[in-house]
Amino acid sequence: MTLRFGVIGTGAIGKTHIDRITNRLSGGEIVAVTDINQNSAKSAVEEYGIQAKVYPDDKSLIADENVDAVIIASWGPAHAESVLAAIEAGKYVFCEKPLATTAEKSLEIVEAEMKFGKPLVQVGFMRRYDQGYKQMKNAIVNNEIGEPLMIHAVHRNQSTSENYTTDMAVVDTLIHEIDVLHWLINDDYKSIQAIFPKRTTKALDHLQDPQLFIIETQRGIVITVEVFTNCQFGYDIQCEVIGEIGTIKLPEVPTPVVRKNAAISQPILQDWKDRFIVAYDLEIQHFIDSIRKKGYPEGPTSWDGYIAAVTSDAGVRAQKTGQKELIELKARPEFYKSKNSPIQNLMS
Ligand SMILES: NC(=O)C1=CN([C@@H]2O[C@H](COP(=O)(O)OP(=O)(O)OC[C@H]3O[C@@H](n4cnc5c(N)ncnc54)[C@H](O)[C@@H]3O)[C@@H](O)[C@H]2O)C=CC1
Ligand SMILES: O=C1[C@@H](O)[C@H](O)[C@@H](O)[C@H](O)[C@H]1O
Repeated sequence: MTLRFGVIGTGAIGKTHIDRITNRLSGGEIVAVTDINQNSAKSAVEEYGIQAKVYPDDKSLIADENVDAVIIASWGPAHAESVLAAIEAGKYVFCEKPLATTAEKSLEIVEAEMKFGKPLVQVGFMRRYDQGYKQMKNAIVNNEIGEPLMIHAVHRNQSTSENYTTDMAVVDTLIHEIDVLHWLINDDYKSIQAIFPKRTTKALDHLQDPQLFIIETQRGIVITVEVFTNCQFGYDIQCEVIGEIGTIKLPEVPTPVVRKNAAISQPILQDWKDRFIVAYDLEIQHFIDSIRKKGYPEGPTSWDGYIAAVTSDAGVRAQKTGQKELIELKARPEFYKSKNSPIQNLMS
């Protein structure tokens, strides 16, 4: 069976998902779209030449009996209500990060999904599908660098729009490291602290940029993450794990080495669309394939969305207090302890 998708939010990433499902992946088809900006939804249909119905809102799209699964790619604060409506209608959900902008709302989603009785939701934490992070995880699992002691990570964007606010450095940007780093070292977080260094003059006045986060895990691993969203020069994602007997670093994306004008240079990618293109393709293909083969999505779960939201709530508190804020998770329900956990699947 072909999985019939409705897309909620046809902005930047919504369009890339329409493109990949229509032109590159197998087993999926876009049959419906909506956006609060109706012109955006209509132009997506035209741009990709798809036979998709344009709906006025998320609820009417979810109610369409031809829609098997929804992709939620609207603004973060709108995600939770669309996810809850889709679960209530028994539709599969691929929700872009964040699952919800607060821990409370993510928990509501977790509870709704458990009440429904089977997993329906996958969260768009695509870094778990990136070849570099997977190689790092394999090396750590195989004890190649010994017990991890520290991680240094960097998340740089070239620039942000005027809508990007200081808290989004956590809720929108750091959230990728929040998800991928605990997955990488198989540990839970204990605390988070935010440090505001000297501000760049290249960001708008309302924004604190850059920011530095120090996260401690339950096993005592200390993680530093630099979030610098107006770094000017490109999209730059770095990660190095320091172990007892060695270190392992996220590989750079291969780009051509140019020799010219008495210099050797290598381009740096400019945005997330190119940097993680393969990972986005793999995560959505995995969503489609697991639903078609097993009847539920196997990728990052609502519980992973909850872990990220608890941590990002603490991160936003830490931005305000300047103190170390505790990260306290509820016990993982049996429902999310399946042997088919995302970690197992991505390791195979
Ligand atoms: N996994 C990743 O690396 C990335 C994830 N994202 C996430 O995807 C989401 C969308 O981001 P972008 O596409 O960059 O933003 P965008 O601003 O380009 O697009 C968002 C679209 O959603 C629409 N929208 C907002 N509220 C809506 C609602 N209630 N119902 C229907 N449509 C609504 C807007 O009109 C806009 O067209 C965000 O949650 C963001 O964090 C974005 C970029 C990369
Ligand atoms: O998810 C993304 C954006 O929403 C976010 O704003 C950027 O900071 C991230 O690098 C990108 O991957």
